[in-house]
Amino acid sequence: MAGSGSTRGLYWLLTMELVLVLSCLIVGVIVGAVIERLCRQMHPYARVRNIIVKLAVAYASVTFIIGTGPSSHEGETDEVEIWAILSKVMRVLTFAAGTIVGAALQPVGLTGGIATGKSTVSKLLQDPHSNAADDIQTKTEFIIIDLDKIAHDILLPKELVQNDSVYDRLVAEFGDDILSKNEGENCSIPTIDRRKLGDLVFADRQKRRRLNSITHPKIISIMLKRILIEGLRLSRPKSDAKLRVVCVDIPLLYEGGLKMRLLFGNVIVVACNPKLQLERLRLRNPDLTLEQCQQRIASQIPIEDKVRKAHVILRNDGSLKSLHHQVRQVKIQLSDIVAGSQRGVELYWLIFGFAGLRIMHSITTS
Ligand SMILES: CC(C)(COP(=O)(O)OP(=O)(O)OC[C@H]1O[C@@H](n2cnc3c(N)ncnc32)[C@H](O)[C@@H]1O)[C@@H](O)C(=O)NCCC(=O)NCCS
Ligand SMILES: Nc1ncnc2c1ncn2[C@@H]1O[C@H](COP(=O)(O)OP(=O)(O)OP(=O)(O)O)[C@@H](O)[C@H]1O
Repeated sequence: MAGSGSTRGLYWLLTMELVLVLSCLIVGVIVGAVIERLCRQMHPYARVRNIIVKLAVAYASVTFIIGTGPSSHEGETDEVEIWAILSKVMRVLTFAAGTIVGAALQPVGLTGGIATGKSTVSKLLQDPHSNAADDIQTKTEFIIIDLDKIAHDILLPKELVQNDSVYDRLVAEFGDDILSKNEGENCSIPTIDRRKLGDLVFADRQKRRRLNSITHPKIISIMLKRILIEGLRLSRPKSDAKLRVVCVDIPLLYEGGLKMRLLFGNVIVVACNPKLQLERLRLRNPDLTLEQCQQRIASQIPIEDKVRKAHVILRNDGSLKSLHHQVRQVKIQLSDIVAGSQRGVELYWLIFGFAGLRIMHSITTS
């Protein structure tokens, strides 16, 4: 009986420890994201202020983490003391890892109306030749995550994209009418014809809602994974760039509600006047009728409402040259924002530093 009591006690202790460690991870993600966001919103190059804020947060977090949970007391066995130290180290490590993840979750949103010029801006952002001859800017790499591309990929059958596919659910929802007559290029199953699906959903709000409810959760989870991979620089061999700005080309950012607005600390809206928008859409998609073009524009929040909520506005009413010039200015602005925060001392290194000192201190004084 005594044995089962002590085993139960051990399980209880381990469960509590696991809960504490997980809580540290979650709180770390939130703290990392909030502090990074705060530092980015300070004036560019506010390095000293960034360092002070990060020092204060790191010190307060370490003091709090070290002060909670099991601790050793005078006269306790060596095992209990080691357990208490290990437990503190684990909590500090998961908290610091959380802050790294939170700090990496800082994408810039690129949005606008249909055919206002988001893809054109994406290309200019990525193109190093469109950089001004400015020291910091030329050392900044702009990574674009294109949600239209992700939306197209998930329509493919699961034979091609495995778990990411929503093919079966869409065929079950909308029937075989959305399939192409020809079989897919790389697979023997007929693919979803985006033209047919588009005609169906842009003409009917309920059907569009059903399409969104199937596709959007998948698109968002792929987007979050990609933001983390790019933010943590896990994606490709290191480039020469010192700074990295991860931009998400996300047409429906404001339609996505509060959670999307919380995720994107900086939002660029590409806008043009509605007449030009319709003209460009008709020119780019000559296969669509005037009515279909109008339906597609009407399916989104009006562009001027998006402009009112934007942090940065790109007015694409003029020539491509004028757009190019504006994008250059935006690149400098974004590089400055990221430089002001990323060049400050990193929060997680401070956490490791403080934690090491505090743990050493508690070992030497016990
Ligand atoms: C309806 C589909 C099949 C039409 O494909 P098509 O190749 O004709 O258009 P494409 O995907 O290139 O989209 C063009 C533009 O339409 C607009 N748009 C696309 N889907 C939607 C939607 N559900 N609601 C409002 N606007 C939309 C966006 O501005 C987009 O940039 C496709 O857009 C789709 O699967 N949409 C649902 C997923 C989605 O919301 N995608 C937008 C990015 S999150
Ligand atoms: N300043 C400009 N002058 C002339 N044509 C332009 C200009 N900007 C964009 N275009 C053209 O307008 C069309 C729409 O642009 P683009 O594809 O970049 O829009 P988008 O916002 O990405 O569209 P979607 O919402 O459908 O993804 C394209 O054919 C593009 O070449």
